[in-house]
Amino acid sequence: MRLDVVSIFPEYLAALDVSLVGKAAKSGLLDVHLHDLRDWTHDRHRTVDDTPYGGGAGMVMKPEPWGQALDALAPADGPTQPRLIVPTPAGRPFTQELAYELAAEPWLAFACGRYEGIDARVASYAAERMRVDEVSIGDYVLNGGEVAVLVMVEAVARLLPGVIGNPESLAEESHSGDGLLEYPVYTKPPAWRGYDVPEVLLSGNHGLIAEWRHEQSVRRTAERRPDLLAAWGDVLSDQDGAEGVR
Ligand SMILES: CN1CCN(Cc2ccc(Cn3ccc4ccc(-c5n[nH]c(N)c5C#N)cc43)cc2)CC1
Repeated sequence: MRLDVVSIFPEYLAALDVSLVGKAAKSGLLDVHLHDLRDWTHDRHRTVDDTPYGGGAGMVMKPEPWGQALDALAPADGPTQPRLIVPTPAGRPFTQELAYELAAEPWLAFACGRYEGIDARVASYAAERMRVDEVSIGDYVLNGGEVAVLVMVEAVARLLPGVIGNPESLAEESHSGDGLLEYPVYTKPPAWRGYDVPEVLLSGNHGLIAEWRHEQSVRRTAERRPDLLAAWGDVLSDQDGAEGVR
């Protein structure tokens, strides 16, 4: 998978050279290209922003540098086009489902906005020749898109075959597979500062362990994400009458 990231702070994305994503890049599973948007400015001050039409606080990112950056990265007459991801507070939610979808793409490009956002015409221009997704990583406000790109790239890269050591663990994670939060995990020592590992996990009885883990997942989901459990409750009530969640 090729990844292009355009930002006025490309150094912010240096974290992509570290850990799992860094290994994926070094092993050739990811081909990461970072770009400084200011390389596509032509004035002495390398200007990328201007005041918003219609008034309002803050500044808006000018369309010209973005248009030239997109044309340089993915020429209109090129053989293929990337899928363009634009982080924004006004975007569709970034979910595990979308992460899986993006992991199947051969080429992703990320446009990291700053200030109050990118001139809306840039997404329209890009959509003339590539798929554009305006995406939000959560209901809180950041100062720019770089953090969101780090989140999304990590979530996507770990789904690529060969990137994580144990692909089986992907099936048991929160937000994938059964839609429940994952169960608590433990390792040695069996007793630590007055806290013991639950006996069942030391029993070697895999049936009981699986049952305990499922119960823990349901309990955690009910406590922390009842919204997820509502979907599960619907499934259970359909299958088991009005019993709801066991
Ligand atoms: C007049 N209007 C003008 C807009 N503001 C709203 C607003 C717009 C942008 C910014 C800063 N910013 C710039 C680019 C950019 C990309 C992503 C994100 C982002 N934040 N939170 C997420 N989950 C994000 C993601 N993913 C923030 C970004 C701050 C506040 C309201 C008043």
